[in-house]
Amino acid sequence: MPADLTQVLDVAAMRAAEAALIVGGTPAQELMETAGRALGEWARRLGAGRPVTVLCGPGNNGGDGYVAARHLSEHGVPVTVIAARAPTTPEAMTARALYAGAVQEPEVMASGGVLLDCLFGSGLSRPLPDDLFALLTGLADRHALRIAADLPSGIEANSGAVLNPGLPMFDVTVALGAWKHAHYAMPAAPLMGALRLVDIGVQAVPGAARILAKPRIASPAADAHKYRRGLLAVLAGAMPGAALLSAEAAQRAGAGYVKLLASTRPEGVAPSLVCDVTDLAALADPRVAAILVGPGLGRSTEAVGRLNAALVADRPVVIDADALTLLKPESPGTAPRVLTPHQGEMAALEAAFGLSAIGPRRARALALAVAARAVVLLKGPDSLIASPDGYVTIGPRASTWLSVAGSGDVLAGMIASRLAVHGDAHRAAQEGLWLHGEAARRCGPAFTAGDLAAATGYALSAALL
Ligand SMILES: NC(=O)C1=CN([C@@H]2O[C@H](COP(=O)(O)OP(=O)(O)OC[C@H]3O[C@@H](n4cnc5c(N)ncnc54)[C@H](O)[C@@H]3O)[C@@H](O)[C@H]2O)[C@@H](O)CC1
Ligand SMILES: Nc1ncnc2c1ncn2[C@@H]1O[C@H](COP(=O)(O)OP(=O)(O)O)[C@@H](O)[C@H]1O
Ligand SMILES: [K+]
Repeated sequence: MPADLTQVLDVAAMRAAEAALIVGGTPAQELMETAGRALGEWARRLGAGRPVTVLCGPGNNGGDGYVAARHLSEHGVPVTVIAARAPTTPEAMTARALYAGAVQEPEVMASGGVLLDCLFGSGLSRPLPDDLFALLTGLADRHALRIAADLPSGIEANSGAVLNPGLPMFDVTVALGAWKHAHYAMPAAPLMGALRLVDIGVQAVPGAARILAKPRIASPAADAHKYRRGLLAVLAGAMPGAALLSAEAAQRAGAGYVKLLASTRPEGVAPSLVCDVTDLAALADPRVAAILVGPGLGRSTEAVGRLNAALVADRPVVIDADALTLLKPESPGTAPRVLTPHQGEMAALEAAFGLSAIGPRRARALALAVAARAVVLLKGPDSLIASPDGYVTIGPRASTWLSVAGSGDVLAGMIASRLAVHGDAHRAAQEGLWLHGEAARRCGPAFTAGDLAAATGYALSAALL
């Protein structure tokens, strides 16, 4: 069976997957051999002839380092191996014994081209002791290129916690076998540099989280008309600018018809955007395929009424921004829902739904998804999507320029547009998150939310079948 390179595993699942490979006939030593050789090859290629210092710890991460060192030596690359601690696992001991070159004591301060950090990987359970922290940071300062084996040492694999403040930044992190949550979670993710993944044959783990893949979006069918492509109702509220931004993005994300619902026509409505001043009465139109409520809604009693009207209409709905602070367990409606909270809105929702707010973000998002019977897109630098049936999708690192006012309104518009096209909440959240990241990439630095909305069509074109 081909390996699964899209899953994101926690340490227990990784160990179980490795155990399954061993039971299936691949000895642990062979797994280490595959991982270590690939690691050595990355160091050789990225080093481009420069010498490599391999810093080895006591566990299997250190074992990978000895294998990498052997591979490098065999290819004529000058290698210095430093054993920070003696190997303790059988495989690491064997790997060290097979390395024919000298192994230096930890006080040796090598310097030069490439540092390969094989001190600790997924087995790190507590902060680095002072001597190892000083060794790692000292070596990092003395090397031009830093590569982490599996994870930078000092990172907790499941949570992405940085266990030692002041860890060095890495240029490349070579994940071994499968992605771990720390590769994508804050605060660890920005320390990793570019991410690469080595295949050691790890098979798909049922129920594992997955990295967001590029969606495959179809052009309108030959017999398409605007209603068949999806009518999206965007509810305007106290501050209509936000809803206008959402509507602009929605118009470019695939829906055939985007209507702004308001009691009076706000200023600044583009000629291409229909503004229905019958307002909430327009929700009775059976052709409304999806609803977006929240951007610029306000938090007044009237806002609660508008949210409830949107929910009573019982169409697939995106609930964003202010509406998230008004949603309650007893709120009406049974249609598919997408909630798009940032950290603050998440806390408000957890309080409203009586949830504990403890644990990693993916667990918190899953708990809310189940309690609110909704797909939850938890936003931030490490956005992720959880659905009530237990699926988690991890967003890849996105442009930090997305941290601009109105960016969330654009995302909500993109998701709502996709929801109007096909009605599948999890898929719409995935497509919207991908389009948001791709539009940002195309916008480059220092864009406005308006630029982002305007780039939606270009992002969509990249995902067309
Ligand atoms: N198990 C397998 O089949 C494979 C494992 N691989 C490698 O194995 C790594 C995981 O190996 P391990 O589970 O041995 O874990 P690590 O090599 O990350 O280190 C764990 C060891 O360090 C000790 N330790 C943990 N925190 C410490 C601290 N703060 N200070 C001092 N000692 C500390 C532990 O007691 C244990 O002895 C992966 O990251 C990957 O690099 C790869 O070779 C692929 C195959
Ligand atoms: N540092 C960052 N890196 C990547 N994406 C970010 C970062 N900060 C925020 N974002 C993204 O930008 C959007 C901000 O949305 P939100 O917080 O609702 O802002 P607003 O209310 O101003 O629209 C979210 O999609 C979030 O994931
Ligand atoms: K490491």
